Amino acid sequence: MLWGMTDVLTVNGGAPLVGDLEVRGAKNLVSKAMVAALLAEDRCRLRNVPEISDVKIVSGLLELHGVRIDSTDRDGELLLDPTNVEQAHVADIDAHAGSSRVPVLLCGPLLHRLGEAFIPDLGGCRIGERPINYHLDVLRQFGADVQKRPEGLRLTAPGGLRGAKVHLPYPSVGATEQVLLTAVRAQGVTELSNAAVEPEIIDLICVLQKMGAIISVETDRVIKIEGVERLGGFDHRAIPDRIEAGSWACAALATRGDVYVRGAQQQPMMPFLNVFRKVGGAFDIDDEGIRFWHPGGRLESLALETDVHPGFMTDWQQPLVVALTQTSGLSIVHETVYENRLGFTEALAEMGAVIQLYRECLGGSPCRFGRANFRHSAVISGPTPLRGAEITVPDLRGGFSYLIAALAAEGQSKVHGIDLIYRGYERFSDKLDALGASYDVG
Ligand SMILES: CC(=O)N[C@H]1[C@@H](OP(=O)(O)OP(=O)(O)OC[C@H]2O[C@@H](n3ccc(=O)[nH]c3=O)[C@H](O)[C@@H]2O)O[C@H](CO)[C@@H](O)[C@@H]1O
Ligand SMILES: C=C(OP(=O)(O)O)C(=O)O
Repeated sequence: MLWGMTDVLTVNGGAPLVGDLEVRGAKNLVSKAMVAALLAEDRCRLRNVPEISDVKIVSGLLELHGVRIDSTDRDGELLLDPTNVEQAHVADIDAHAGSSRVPVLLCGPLLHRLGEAFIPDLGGCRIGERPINYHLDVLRQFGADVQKRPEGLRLTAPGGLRGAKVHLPYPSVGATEQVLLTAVRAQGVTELSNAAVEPEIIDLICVLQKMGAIISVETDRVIKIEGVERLGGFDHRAIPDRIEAGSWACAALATRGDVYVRGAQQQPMMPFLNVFRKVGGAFDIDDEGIRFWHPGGRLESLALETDVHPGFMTDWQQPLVVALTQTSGLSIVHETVYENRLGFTEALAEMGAVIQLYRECLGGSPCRFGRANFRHSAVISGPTPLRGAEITVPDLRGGFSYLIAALAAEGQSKVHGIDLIYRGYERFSDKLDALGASYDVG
């Protein structure tokens, strides 16, 4: 494994990726399930936990609050003991927040357990403004008091937290999780409307139910939570990472390869599989995973827009765009979740891709960004051969997309900043080895 050893890969592209790999637990569930442990009064066991840097960041934050964490090699097991949760020093919280957005989700659990919480500077991918206004609004509705301090935001709940009728202006994943993690121990009933219902959220609800929570997911994005007085521990196997699985599928397609992704599951990937099939990719699903391959011949362009679940998720968009450079004709991608998630295409253009960005909502329905001057639609003209280049990783998924482009390109590429990719792709260099990729460190 390369993590921490170097930040540059020299990739010799132009050969198909062929072989098997395994994806483990989803980054977007594992970090939240770890936060849920803060609510528990007994020990918790999370399995299928991947070795990614986001897990290290959240572990560091939880340890600051007195949660004892051990890991074993058995099934990626993480043992969390929250029986002695304590107040942490604000400066230390800031130092541990790192590149993740998860710290904002500690608010509800810490308010319940300690009566006080701080929100440090948040990290996460720079793919848009990413405000936390929904989070603060819902916390206030539960009874939290939010004060601006020189060191950040301080939250208290002088009268305790009470269930509320909450409506989200947009089905935000993080704000939905904020409501869940706060409402489960709040006094009374919470009714959340316009909730996000991503598979990782449903898996978090499963974790909370194991702990003793009472949560019902109703039709039309409504979630009802009856607060309880005490939550116990949990033993849970994390849902597999459908974003990582989709990323390797795109790598197989763009390199004309054949990759078996052990752990990939059909149900959470249905929107991806439909698109993969429409562009001409082949896949075969069995009980253990999904095989993705380029069946030969030409790939078809398509019009697509990203959306909240059950739509085509935004995190698949960047790897897919690289594969779309190899389809015949004009593809349109309308990014409706983040206003600035197409900037990574500039480097692809340097590698020979023909991609034009537009401010208009192209190829789909008008979205929140239509009148706001963001270049959030792309037209990709293909197929275009890609050539090696020197490129720098802009964000997590953009970084993996650059790796795909470098592997698909003729010649050599130097990819800088690969450490960012370890936020969400476990042991990716080992996986590249297993697929026969040619690259050097440095
Ligand atoms: C760690 C994690 O799980 N990250 C995922 C999570 O991010 P995250 O939870 O941050 O994403 P959200 O669903 O909250 O964000 C969606 C949109 O809502 C906006 N918004 C959000 C909160 C808020 O208070 N105000 C506001 O305006 C955001 O700027 C964005 O435009 O869901 C995204 C959408 O599926 C994924 O791309 C990320 O991989
Ligand atoms: C945007 C992402 O994650 P985060 O919310 O952690 O920045 C991602 O996983 O692509």
